Amino acid sequence: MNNTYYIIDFDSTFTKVEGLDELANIALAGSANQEKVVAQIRSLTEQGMNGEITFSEALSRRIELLKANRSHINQLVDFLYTQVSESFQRNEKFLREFSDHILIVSGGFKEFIVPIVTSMGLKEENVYANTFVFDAEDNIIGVDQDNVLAHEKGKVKLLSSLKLDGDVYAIGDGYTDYELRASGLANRFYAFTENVKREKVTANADHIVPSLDEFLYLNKLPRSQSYPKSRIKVLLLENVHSVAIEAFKREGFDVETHKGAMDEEELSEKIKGVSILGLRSKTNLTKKVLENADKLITVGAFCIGTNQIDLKTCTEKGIAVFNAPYSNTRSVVELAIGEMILLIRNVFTKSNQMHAGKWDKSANNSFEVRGKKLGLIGYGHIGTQLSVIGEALGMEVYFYDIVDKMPIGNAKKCRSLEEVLRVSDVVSMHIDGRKENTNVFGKREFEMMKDGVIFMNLARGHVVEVPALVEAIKSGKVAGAGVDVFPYEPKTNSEPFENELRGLPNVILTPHIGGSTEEAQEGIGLYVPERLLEYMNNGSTTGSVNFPEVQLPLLRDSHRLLHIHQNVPGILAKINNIFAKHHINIIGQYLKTNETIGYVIMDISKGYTNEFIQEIKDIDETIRFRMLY
Ligand SMILES: NC(=O)c1ccc[n+]([C@@H]2O[C@H](COP(=O)([O-])OP(=O)(O)OC[C@H]3O[C@@H](n4cnc5c(N)ncnc54)[C@H](O)[C@@H]3O)[C@@H](O)[C@H]2O)c1
Ligand SMILES: O=C(O)[C@H](O)COP(=O)(O)O
Repeated sequence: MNNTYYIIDFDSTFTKVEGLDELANIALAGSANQEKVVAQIRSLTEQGMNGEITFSEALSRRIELLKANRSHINQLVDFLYTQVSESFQRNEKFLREFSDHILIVSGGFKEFIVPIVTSMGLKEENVYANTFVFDAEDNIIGVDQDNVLAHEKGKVKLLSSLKLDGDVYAIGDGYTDYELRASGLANRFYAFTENVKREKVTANADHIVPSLDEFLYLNKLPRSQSYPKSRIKVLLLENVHSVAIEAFKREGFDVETHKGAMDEEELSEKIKGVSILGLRSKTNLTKKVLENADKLITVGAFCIGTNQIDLKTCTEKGIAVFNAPYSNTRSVVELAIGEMILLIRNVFTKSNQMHAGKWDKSANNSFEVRGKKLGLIGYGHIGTQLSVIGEALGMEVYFYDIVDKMPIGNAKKCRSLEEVLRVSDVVSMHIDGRKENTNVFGKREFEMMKDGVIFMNLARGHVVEVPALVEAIKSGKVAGAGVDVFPYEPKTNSEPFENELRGLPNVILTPHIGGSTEEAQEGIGLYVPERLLEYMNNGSTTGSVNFPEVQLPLLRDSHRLLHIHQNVPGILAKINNIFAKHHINIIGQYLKTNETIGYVIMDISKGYTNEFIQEIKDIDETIRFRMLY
């Protein structure tokens, strides 16, 4: 144990919130002026924290406004248990191990600080904070004025009286924490910004620490993260759901979000230094972008399709890619069903006429879907779901897939595309967007279809030749079309939409919203970060679209080495020879390969040298090496 003392602030550092603000919230709950008073209290807290008014003034004015009693404090304590800062929760082991040298020094109150910090292993005698004064009815009526912490420069006076023998490092979010450094009593001041960031405080800090992990890393102290996540950059594009952003923030990553997609040039710059990238269908992750991806470890497609990602280059560079293979399936299917019914009934045309003031009540060219033949091109997740619901509506389902697929229900498997096209009243595209599928649907395919067919493309824009579709609509071959995807789609909502399909009758155009429902986006926002975090934290590649899949056991009391290498013979032997040479005992070893790469994972006990690690990294065929503990 070193002879350093760690002085830690409580409000907005140990916990995410300010105790007194929350106490006011509890005490004033339901009262008419709750919002106003809580806002006044918050403002006083801020002014005190920023050093704009004296600490003692901020404190006494807040107590006056509070109107709280002992039972409110009990409620506050229950609440604060749930509000311990994430990085403190993660590092309880450090708190317990160093409890003799950790002092909580706070302008807050022992009544709510002690239960929280002692529950995480700290010592009650090491808590220096104010205490309330109560009246006979247990109402808070003031602050113990004999306590130096109730007064101006209280923390400085307190620390000076402690006469600590050793180095002193102060960690906190407020100006009064910085004053410990300014007074010369603390050797270093670490501005803690996990919960709040105050310009006046960070400007004076020796270090800005976005989490306790960062502090522990800088000082080589025991910690839960081998490398602080606050140093790992996450870039999330295309407005991914807030639950995804939260998932990364909760883990302590440095998260940047961007509403729209980025073009190649912009992303080539932005990608530098990014370790985790999240995108949707409009961001092309090209070879050129990947050449600049100096730190990229993993990519999450917050959608189904991954054709926008150069998977080959990702694999060669050891970047694991994940997607959300079924979170928006149902949403696409519901849109397809809805459009199919509207188109076959000619509702869209009729509605447009009505908007133009024309009343045309007739049954001409309006049909039921019941008894009609639904032709599905591509019988994957979406195709099969549509097959089930189509049948439930009384349709006969025919499908064609390049892979042999089991028909669901009474659906009929066709041996060729032509077979489906010749019989179907409604043709719906559900193939994926791989390069080879570019323009698979053109003039020839439309000619094979029945006259007056309904055609839908909710898959990818480039799989259908748009001019051929336009011609088929104009000639009457296609009586109605639903198109959600286009060869070129605007990158943001402010870019205009240009396409030859605009203005054609009985054509429903939608801005690639097949998967854009609240349910789907939330589902994707939960699913994809789980995969990415599992890979980052544990090495598991379950659900990866380009990596060999391995589901690894949780890491317990061992260090995990992740070695990604070119898939050529003899690599495992090379690795094992290095282990033998250094007498390293392997606790667990897992190897999976695909045609490009091998992924070997080794769990070892903690005693090893840097030379051993270097030799593993130096194996010629190594693409990427990571270590987790
Ligand atoms: N409009 C939207 O918002 C939206 C939402 C989700 C998915 N999509 C698109 O829909 C596609 C399909 O989604 P899914 O979840 O069903 O994918 P999936 O991978 O489960 O199914 C695709 C199926 O198409 C088959 N296929 C590929 N090329 C073919 C071809 N040329 N001819 C016949 N069959 C072919 C595959 O073998 C596979 O069975 C996605 O790849 C994506 O591009 C669009
Ligand atoms: O591949 C998909 O899931 C869809 O095309 C949806 O893409 P989006 O997330 O860009 O809407």
